[in-house]
Parts: sequence; structure tokens; C-alpha cells
Amino acid sequence: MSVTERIGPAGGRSVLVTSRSFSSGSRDLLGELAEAGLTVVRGPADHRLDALRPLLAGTVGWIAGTGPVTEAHLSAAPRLTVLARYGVGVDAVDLEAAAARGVVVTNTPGANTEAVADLTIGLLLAALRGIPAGDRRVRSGSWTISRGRELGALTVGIVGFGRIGRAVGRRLSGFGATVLAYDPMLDAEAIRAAGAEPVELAELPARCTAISLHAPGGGRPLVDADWLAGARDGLILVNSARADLVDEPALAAALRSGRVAGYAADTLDTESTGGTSPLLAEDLADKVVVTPHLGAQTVEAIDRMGSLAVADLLAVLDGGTPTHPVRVGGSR
Ligand SMILES: NC(=O)C1=CN([C@@H]2O[C@H](COP(=O)(O)OP(=O)(O)OC[C@H]3O[C@@H](n4cnc5c(N)ncnc54)[C@H](O)[C@@H]3O)[C@@H](O)[C@H]2O)C=CC1
Ligand SMILES: O=C(O)C(=O)COP(=O)(O)O
Repeated sequence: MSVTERIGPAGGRSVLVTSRSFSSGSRDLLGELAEAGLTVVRGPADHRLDALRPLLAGTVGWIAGTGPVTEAHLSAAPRLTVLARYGVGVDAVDLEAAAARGVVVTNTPGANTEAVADLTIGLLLAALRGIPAGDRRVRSGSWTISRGRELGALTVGIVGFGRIGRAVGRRLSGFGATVLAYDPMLDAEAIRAAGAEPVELAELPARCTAISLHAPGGGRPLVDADWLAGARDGLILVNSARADLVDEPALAAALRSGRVAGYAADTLDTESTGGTSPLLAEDLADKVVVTPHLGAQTVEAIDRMGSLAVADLLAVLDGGTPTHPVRVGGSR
């Protein structure tokens, strides 16, 4: 579909869709929007202002992926009433600017939890057993082996023990791993009740063979040179959350020194900044595996995210209350 293709009647009120993966799903969501008298307009997922400006002018609702929503975007959308984040993280949205303009922000908590938890285990196993590197060797004619670890023998740390962190913890417990968790918003009892040992962030590197990140982005990196200096040799780090949780140059140095044995991620800084990632350097190819932010991309999660986003968008446009509002300070 081209950037400005319209679905529904010309003119009238329009809904801008910039999520990469929004589709009708099992409920004909595009039909529901059209039935509500809304024209659906597609825009670029990276939210380039020059391309979006003409589309934002008439938009009353916006279904957005992970692209930035800044004061400049909002001021280009004077009729905007509701920004429905199709997904969970609101780190790229200027929530204060939205609140100041009376724009209601919603998201789809829980809709992609199982999808991201599944991918996280896949990334962890890929790094732990060297699956992508093994595949490359076979394709180049070599049946050279590598030695990994069994997941059940490991102590695994989880940073951010929310919906996805706990879903990953449940899967890890099923494998027989020992699960430690750090979450500054949860008390120790809540963490224990969800099956993990509560620990401080600083304890994790020395105690874990693998650590998985599930905290919101938008702040300073939690994984930096100091934190990495405390790691056991051979740490595996998994990041299916946000790139800015990790100081990437510091991690590249730790991978080269061998302190960190592997990094498996669904995101990199370059996802939003463009350019070249230090983690994609040729000499790190066998230690780093990256997927293109596809954690939420399952048939099931896309269906749930779309249904929740459209239901809340229509509720707000009807003058009602959304089920999943995001308030200022609702993120990290
Ligand atoms: N790869 C992908 O496609 C996806 C990535 N995500 C990312 O995963 C993150 C987590 O998603 P959910 O589990 O659904 O959110 P959630 O809100 O249920 O869990 C986040 C947890 O992190 C905790 N937290 C906040 N600040 C923290 C800090 N400084 N250190 C450690 N923990 C902290 C919170 O208390 C909360 O329990 C999202 O914010 C998003 O960035 C989410 C969905 C899809
Ligand atoms: O839900 C999130 O925070 C995600 O990262 C998923 O984003 P997406 O819908 O795949 O652009």
C-alpha cells in the first residue's frame, strides 16, 4: 500500500495509520473504521515529518507504531483527539505534549506479551547454542561444532518483571532455569509470588549466565560499561525491549573482550537513528544475533493489538472513555 492510499470516502474525518503491521485481522477493522465514517490514510512508519505533515492536518485519530510522536508532530495535527499506540511501549511519544493539547493516548497492554516472550526464548536459545552461526557454517560447507549450555542449568536474570518479563520467567521455569528478577516498581513478595527471586540490578551480572531485558525504554542505559564490568565471563544478554537500555559501544567492547559471549536482540540503536551499528561489525558476527523488531509480529498478537487499538480509538472519538489510557509518568 502506498503512503497516502485512502480507504473509505474522500473528505470527512480521517484516521492516520502509521503502524507497519496494522491490518484488518479477524474482525475487519478497516471496515469498522469506514462504518464509523472515518477515512483511513496510511503514512510512513518512521514518522518523517515532511511526509506526515499533509496527512496530519485533517487527522482526528492516529494508530501509531513505534515511530516518534513529538511536539512538532502534534502541532501539525490540530484536529487530533486520540493517539492509539498499536503496541505497548510509549517511550517515543511525548506524553506531556499530548496531555497539554488534550490528545488522549492509549496503548494495547498484554496484546503482544506471549508473542514477545516466545521470541525472547528463541533469541536466548539462538545465542546459547550458536544457531545462526551454525547455520552460516553449514551453508559455507563446514560441519564444525560449537558447545553451548542447557537452559535448565542456568541462572537467568530478568530486568523489568512486568507482563513480558513474567511471561519469559514462566517459560524459563518450565525449562528448569533458576530465575532472578529486578523491578524497582514491584515489592519483593510480588516478585516471589510470580516465581522469581527478587534481586538488585547490580547483583545480576555476577550471578547470572544470561540476562533478559524487559523494562521500558526512554531513559539512560541500564546496561553500561560499569554494569558489564561486573559480569561473569561468558554472559549472554537478550534484549527484546528497547535499544536504549544498552550502551552499545560498551557492549561491543565487552563482546570483544569475551566478558559477554553473546547478544541477541530484537532492536538496535540504528533502528531509530539510522547509520551503522557497532554491534554489526564483521568480527562480532558470530556473537550477535538481531531480528528486525518482530517480537509482536504474530497472527495472534496483531489481531489483539488491532482490536484493542481500534476499540479505544472509536471510544474516544465517540466521546467515551478508553479501556487502556496511557497517562503522563505511565512509563519508566
Ligand atoms: N520487541 C517488541 O516487539 C516489543 C517490545 N516491547 C517492549 O517491552 C517493554 C515491556 O513490555 P511489557 O512487559 O508489556 O510492559 P510492562 O509495563 O508490563 O512491564 C514493564 C516493567 O518494567 C518495570 N520497570 C520500569 N522501570 C524499570 C527499570 N528502570 N528497571 C527495571 N524495570 C523497570 C515496570 O515496573 C514494569 O513492571 C515495553 O516497554 C516495550 O519497550 C513490548 C512489546 C513488543
Ligand atoms: O509494543 C511495542 O512496544 C512494540 O515494540 C511493538 O511495536 P510494533 O507494533 O511491532 O511496531
